[in-house]
Amino acid sequence: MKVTVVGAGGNVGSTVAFAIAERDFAKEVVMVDIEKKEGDKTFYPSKGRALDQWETSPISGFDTRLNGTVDYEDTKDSDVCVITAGIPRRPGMSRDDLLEINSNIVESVTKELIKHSPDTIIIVVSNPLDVMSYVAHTASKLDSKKVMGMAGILDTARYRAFLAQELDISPKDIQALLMGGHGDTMVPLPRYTTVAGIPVTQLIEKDKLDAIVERTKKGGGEIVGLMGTSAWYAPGAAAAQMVEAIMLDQNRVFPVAAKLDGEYGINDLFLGVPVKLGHGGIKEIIEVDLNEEEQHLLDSSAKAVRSTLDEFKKLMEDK
Ligand SMILES: NC(=O)c1ccc[n+]([C@@H]2O[C@H](COP(=O)([O-])OP(=O)(O)OC[C@H]3O[C@@H](n4cnc5c(N)ncnc54)[C@H](O)[C@@H]3O)[C@@H](O)[C@H]2O)c1
Ligand SMILES: O=C(O)C[C@H](O)C(=O)O
Repeated sequence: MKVTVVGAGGNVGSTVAFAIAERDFAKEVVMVDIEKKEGDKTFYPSKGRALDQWETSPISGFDTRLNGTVDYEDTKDSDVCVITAGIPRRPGMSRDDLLEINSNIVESVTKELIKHSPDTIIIVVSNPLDVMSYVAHTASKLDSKKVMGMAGILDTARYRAFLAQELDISPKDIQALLMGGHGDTMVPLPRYTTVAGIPVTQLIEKDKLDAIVERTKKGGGEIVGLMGTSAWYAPGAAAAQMVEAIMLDQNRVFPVAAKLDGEYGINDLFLGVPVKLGHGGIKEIIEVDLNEEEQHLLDSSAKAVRSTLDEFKKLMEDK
C-alpha cells in the first residue's frame, strides 16, 4: 500500500498526494521532486509540501504517511507510481508544445522508478498526456496493462460539472463517457451521457449541449487563460481516484489513456477509452458501440495524437 508521486513539489503532484492521503487507503505516499537552488540556498519543495500536508493529519484524521524526498531509494517497492513531473503550459501554448522537455523528464523519472519498483503500476499525468504515457511505457518496459494516463476522468468531470450547472442538477447524478486524446480533439459522447439513467438529450436543447461539448474540449485552456498556468485541483482528484481504484481493486470503469492494440481499429497508440481498473492495472479495455460519426471523431483524435507521437519518435532519432 505504497504510492509514489513524482513532481510532488509542484501543483498537480502535491494535490494528488494530498487527495490520496485524505482518502486514507494507503500506508505511505512518497513525494519525489528535485531540489531547487536559489543563490546559496537549496530548497526541497516536495519535503516541504509533504510536511505541511502531514501536519493536517490530526485535523483531518488520516493515517497515511506523507514523506518528501529527492532520493529514489525511498520509492522502493511502490505499488503505484504517479508521474506529474514536467512543465505546465502557459497562455498561448498547446499541450504539444511541452513535448520535447517533458518527454526527457518522463523518460528519466520512469527509469529511476523502475529501478526501485520493477513491478509497479504507472499513472502518467504529465503533458502531452497520451504521448507521455507512450514514453513511460517504452521506458519502463512494463506490460501495457500497467501503464496508463490520467485525462478522461478529468475531462468527463469537466463535462459533468458544466452539465450539472446548466441543468441545476447534482453532478453526482450525471454519468458520462468521453474518449480520444487529451487535447482539443477529445470526443465527449452525448449518446453515452445520462442523468440518473435519463439520456441527457431529453433534458437539454441541442445548441446548449453542443456548447458544453465545445467548452469541455477546451476546458484545460480555459483554466490556463484564467490562471496563467494549468489546473491542479480536478487533475489531482482524478489521479487519486485512479490510484484508489487500483489499490482497493474496485473494478471501477473510467476513461483512461490506455495502449490500444487493435481496439477501436487503432494500433500502437495510447488513447482515452473506457477501461475496468483494479488490482494489476487495466483489467479490460471496454469496446462500446460507436456510430459512424463518433468513430470518425475518434479516428481524427487518434490521428492528432499519432502526429505528436511521430514528432516524439523523430526527436529520438535526432538525439
Ligand atoms: N493529464 C492531465 O489531465 C493534466 C492536468 C494538469 C496538468 N497536467 C500536466 O502535469 C504536469 C505538471 O503540472 P503542474 O501544474 O504540477 O506543474 P508544476 O510546475 O507545478 O510542477 C511540476 C513539478 O515537476 C518537477 N520536476 C521537473 N523535472 C523533474 C524531474 N526530473 N524529477 C522530478 N521532478 C521534476 C518540478 O520541479 C515541479 O515541482 C504538466 O506537464 C502539466 O501539463 C496534466
Ligand atoms: O490544460 C493543460 O495544459 C493541463 C491539463 O491537461 C488540463 O486539461 O487541465
